[in-house]
Amino acid sequence: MSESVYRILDASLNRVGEGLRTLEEYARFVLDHPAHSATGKQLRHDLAAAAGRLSKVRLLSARDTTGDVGTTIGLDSEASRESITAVVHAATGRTGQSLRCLEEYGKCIDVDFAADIERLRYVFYDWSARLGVIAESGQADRGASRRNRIRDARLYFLIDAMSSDEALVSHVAALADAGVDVFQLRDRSASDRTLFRRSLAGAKAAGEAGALWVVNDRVDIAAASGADGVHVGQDELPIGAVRGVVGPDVLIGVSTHDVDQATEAVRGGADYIGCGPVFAGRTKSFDAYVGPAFLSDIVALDLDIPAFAIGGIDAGNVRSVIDTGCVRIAVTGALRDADDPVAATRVLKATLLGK
Ligand SMILES: Cc1ncc(COP(=O)(O)OP(=O)(O)O)c(N)n1
Ligand SMILES: Cc1nc(C(=O)O)sc1CCOP(=O)(O)O
Ligand SMILES: [Mg+2]
Repeated sequence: MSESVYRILDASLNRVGEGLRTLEEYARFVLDHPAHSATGKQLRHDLAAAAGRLSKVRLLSARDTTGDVGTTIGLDSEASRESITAVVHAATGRTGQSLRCLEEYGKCIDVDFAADIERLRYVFYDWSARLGVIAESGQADRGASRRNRIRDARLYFLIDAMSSDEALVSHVAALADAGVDVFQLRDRSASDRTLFRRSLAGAKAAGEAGALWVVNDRVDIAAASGADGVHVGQDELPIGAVRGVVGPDVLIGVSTHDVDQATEAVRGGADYIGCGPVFAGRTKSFDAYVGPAFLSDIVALDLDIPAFAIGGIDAGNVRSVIDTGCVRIAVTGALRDADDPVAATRVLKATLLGK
């Protein structure tokens, strides 16, 4: 009996490994989603750890691929896949079934192995359901495109609500044309109604100009106005709660002030981080400044998501930021207070691009 059980376990372990890898590649290369990719990787590691409880020799000696009657039974539905979504569904089904096989037959050999697989199966169900929802909703492209664009971004501008929709729209168009890649609506004094209207108008103007539109703090206004992203600080809603409101394809940015906060933001599923305050500026005052040394630490971490240096950065000190290896900045005063914001944008962008 145990020879046959080892044969089943060997085949199922291989099937689960392949299925997890198929789904992980979807999270990594289709969705560009760091947190979902990390979960896939973790599941593969957990599978290997659970398999380590079984005798490798017995597993391998039970393997008999040429004598396996199942290898010659092929279904027409498996010969081709009509879409990436179909690949995701097939891999999810196969992996879930094989995990159940591992758990049930594993109980005949090692109860701790079976218990490990049961835990893994629950994490898998949650993860694959989330991937399935993204695939089914057709949102993969939107989320992936936004993640690609924030990765390519260099210059991020925190803009206030300005005096009218028209003023905001023409400023966004001019600065996007000059090189701003991402706009963040940040205005503590505007009413909710004004923020909502400006965000609707700003998101449209930014989108038409090929830039991203992010809303500061206000998850509700970001969701209601169709923003590309929302930015939250350490004292605001945690990433999981924000994700629950905005869904899978809206970018979540998180402010970080030390290395622990940065790694925690990546682990929690942030799409980018702000790192500061680097220098003293005119927009917001702080008790302490992290300086370029913090940026060097962030660069050394080689995070999976882009990091934007923020705080008092302007044309006069941007080179000391770039010297750390950090080539993305977020600014307010450098463009808001410039005599010629378009010219200031061009100078900053050219410097970031090494021109
Ligand atoms: C890109 C970026 N980085 C950091 C911040 C600061 O966010 P937070 O700490 O929540 O402070 P407020 O901006 O809300 O005052 C940011 N907004 N954007
Ligand atoms: C809003 C904000 N947050 C920061 C942080 O470090 O978290 S620094 C900052 C101010 C950014 O404006 P300026 O470029 O004018 O200094
Ligand atoms: Mg905030």
